[in-house]
Amino acid sequence: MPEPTNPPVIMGNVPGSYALGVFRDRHPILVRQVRDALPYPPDRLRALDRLLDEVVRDVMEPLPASAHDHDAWAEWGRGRFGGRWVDVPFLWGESYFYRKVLEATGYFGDGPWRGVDPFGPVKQAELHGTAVDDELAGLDRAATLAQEEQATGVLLGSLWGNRADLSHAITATGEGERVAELVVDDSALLWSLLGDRPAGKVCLVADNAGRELLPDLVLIDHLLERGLAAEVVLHVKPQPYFVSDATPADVAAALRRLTAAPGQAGKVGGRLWQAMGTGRLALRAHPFACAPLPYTDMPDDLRADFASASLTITKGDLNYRRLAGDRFWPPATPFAAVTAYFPGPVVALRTLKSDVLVGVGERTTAALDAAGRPWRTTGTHAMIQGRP
Ligand SMILES: O=P(O)(O)OC[C@@]1(O)O[C@H](CO)[C@@H](O)[C@@H]1O
Repeated sequence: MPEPTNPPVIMGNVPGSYALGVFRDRHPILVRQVRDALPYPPDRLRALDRLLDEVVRDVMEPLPASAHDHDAWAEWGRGRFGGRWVDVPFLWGESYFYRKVLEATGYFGDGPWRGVDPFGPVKQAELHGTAVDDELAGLDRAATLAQEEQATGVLLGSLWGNRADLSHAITATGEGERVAELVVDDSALLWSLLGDRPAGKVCLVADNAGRELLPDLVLIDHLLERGLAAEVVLHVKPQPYFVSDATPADVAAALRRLTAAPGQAGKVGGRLWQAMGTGRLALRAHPFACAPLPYTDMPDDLRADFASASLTITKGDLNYRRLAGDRFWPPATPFAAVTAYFPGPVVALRTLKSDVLVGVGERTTAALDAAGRPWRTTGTHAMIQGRP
């Protein structure tokens, strides 16, 4: 398949765009929420106030020279510091924003706030909420279904779990109703990639913790139990990112939540706990997971990991942006062409929360546009999109 010509990168400064709204509206709210979420001391509060001032004045400052990753960001951000936040690529600016939040809260510092997740309170509230009780109880009902329906159920559970994204929720106007008909449905391809060959390694590149990670774990259990995967590598973020992105601590918390639950949920939790102990389920938190770069730039060790998998499943909107490239692709551009660089079969499970879209025919986009309600950035629509 010929390589498509790269269209423009999505920048933060396009008037009226989704990206501009994230910089102008979401980021200041988020800094205020972080400031109020934990009892920070004066020096951390001052640092958070400086960050708020920086994003409101819209002048991007570099990391302090003492930051452990100062040099990497200085290189990635060459020519950008001192300029406006909105004038950088959307993906780059958002990544840097989350890095600056961690700097302000002292996450990497030498003081007592080292390693304290600034988004911990919202993640914990969600994980221990009653909505999760209901969703876990649903697993008992699902266990009575026929095998094929169970498979569809675990896949759709993981897919729609992506709506549980606490960064999107900050500026979303209510949880729009989900549209059951998928914009793209390559689920048959996904099952055939898993079932038509001896079980191998599956990489699942996770997105959000809590209400998304729990159904991801249920999917992983399904793959291991049904012999569709011999082993699973669960990729998470090495540090807090995009509010609710899953870290190793969040995986541990989700497994504890599962094992403490009654019925099927508890059984799933017990099996996965054991799988972690034997290495059939491995955790990986590669630094590249929080880099402001698309997957085309992935380092060799990560490439080798994906290359040795019989399937990589990526979760969520941000992973989709990094997989396809955060660009204004004409929606009909084939998914297989833009992901040809990826070192193995890949399937993306995503609810649509940003402008990146490929592999969707003109008729479909025209019909969705004609329906007269926003669909590309609201999280109401979803897709399962892959290539062998
Ligand atoms: O990766 P996720 O959790 O599905 O979505 C991340 C997200 O909330 O962040 C970006 C905007 O800030 C969008 O890509 C998307 O809405």
